[in-house]
Amino acid sequence: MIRAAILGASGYVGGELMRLIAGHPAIKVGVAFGASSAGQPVSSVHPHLALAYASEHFARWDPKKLRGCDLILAALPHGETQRLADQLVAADLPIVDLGADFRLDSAEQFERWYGEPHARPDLLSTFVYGLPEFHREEIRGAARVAAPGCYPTAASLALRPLIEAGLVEPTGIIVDAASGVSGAGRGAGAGTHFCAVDGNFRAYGLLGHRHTAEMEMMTGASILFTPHLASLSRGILATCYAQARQPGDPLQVLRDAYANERFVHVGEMPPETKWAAGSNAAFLTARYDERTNRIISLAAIDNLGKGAAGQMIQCANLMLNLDEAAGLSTMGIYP
Ligand SMILES: NC(=O)C1=CN([C@@H]2O[C@H](COP(=O)(O)OP(=O)(O)OC[C@H]3O[C@@H](n4cnc5c(N)ncnc54)[C@H](OP(=O)(O)O)[C@@H]3O)[C@@H](O)[C@H]2O)C=CC1
Ligand SMILES: CC(=O)N[C@@H](CCC(=O)OP(=O)(O)O)C(=O)O
Repeated sequence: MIRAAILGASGYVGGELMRLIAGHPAIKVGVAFGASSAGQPVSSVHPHLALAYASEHFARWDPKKLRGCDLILAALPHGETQRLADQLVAADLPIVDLGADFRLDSAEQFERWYGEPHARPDLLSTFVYGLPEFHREEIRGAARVAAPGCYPTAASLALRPLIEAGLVEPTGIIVDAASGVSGAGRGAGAGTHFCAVDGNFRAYGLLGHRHTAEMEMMTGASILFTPHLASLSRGILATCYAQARQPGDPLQVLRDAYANERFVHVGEMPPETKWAAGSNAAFLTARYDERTNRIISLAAIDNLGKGAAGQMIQCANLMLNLDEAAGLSTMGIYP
């Protein structure tokens, strides 16, 4: 078995990683690092994992504990992977990082969108962007992968084939996307407290959400992105609008683009977040509106699945030459 070291194991993504790994045929948890949770039983933070991890505890960070591990899965707050970079590089293990530290292709872009200088610009080019549907071959041979954020995964899957096919204008594309509250992590704040979310729906991050940069990097288009917070635990629904450039059926373009993809389903029905809940699946549809000459393209994913832990496992499977779908489900939990 491949032994994975999980950094940020006590977070929401870390918990989902541990859940997926418990059902993975070739990977097991070698060490599960926490920060404030170090020393606590896994089951005290993730009670739903109590049967799978009956006696495991979160470990305090110590690079020596990486010895005997074969893979690093990092789900840390932004900036933390940069901070640990020397120790992680010294460990010389394949790594999938879900933080934003190594996703963008330049230190300038990172500073512009994250408001701080990049601590390790020298390492940026050593990471491959981990969206397997577009970068499968680079990921297969990679030692370091930076997995995308949840909103960019949904928007890129919905838009990129349409842009590549020349069907839509690559300027002024609008992405409206709503996320479940787990997208904000485990630590509830004033904006993610039950009272702020229950029976509520709101936009945030107007004009400046950092995921705009990743979407633009992935599509080559200019994008106006507005995220919304929905009263859901899990799920992202991205609704994307673009000016049509030439005649063509966007649904057929998506169908052709993803015909061989095991985690992307393109269908007639407008996708729903619940279809993807708990899985690594993405559900897409698209239409051309003759009246406005616009194309609408939608994607639904689980932000913790294809938007985070599922995607990390999919990337790790590719890096380790395992079956790409090992340990991953294509089916949501419904109703
Ligand atoms: N939630 C989501 O849907 C998605 C999240 N991401 C990204 O994944 C990462 C993790 O997200 P998520 O699980 O939601 O976050 P959480 O806030 O739920 O978890 C954060 C984790 O990081 C640990 N941690 C906090 N501070 C430090 C530190 N200074 N050094 C080391 N470890 C630390 C926490 O440990 P402890 O609790 O023990 O203190 C916890 O295990 C973030 O970068 C996030 O932006 C990306 C895509 C989707
Ligand atoms: C609902 C919610 O708050 N979502 C987060 C995005 C999810 C995420 O953590 O993505 P990154 O890894 O790129 O930060 C946000 O808007 O900041």
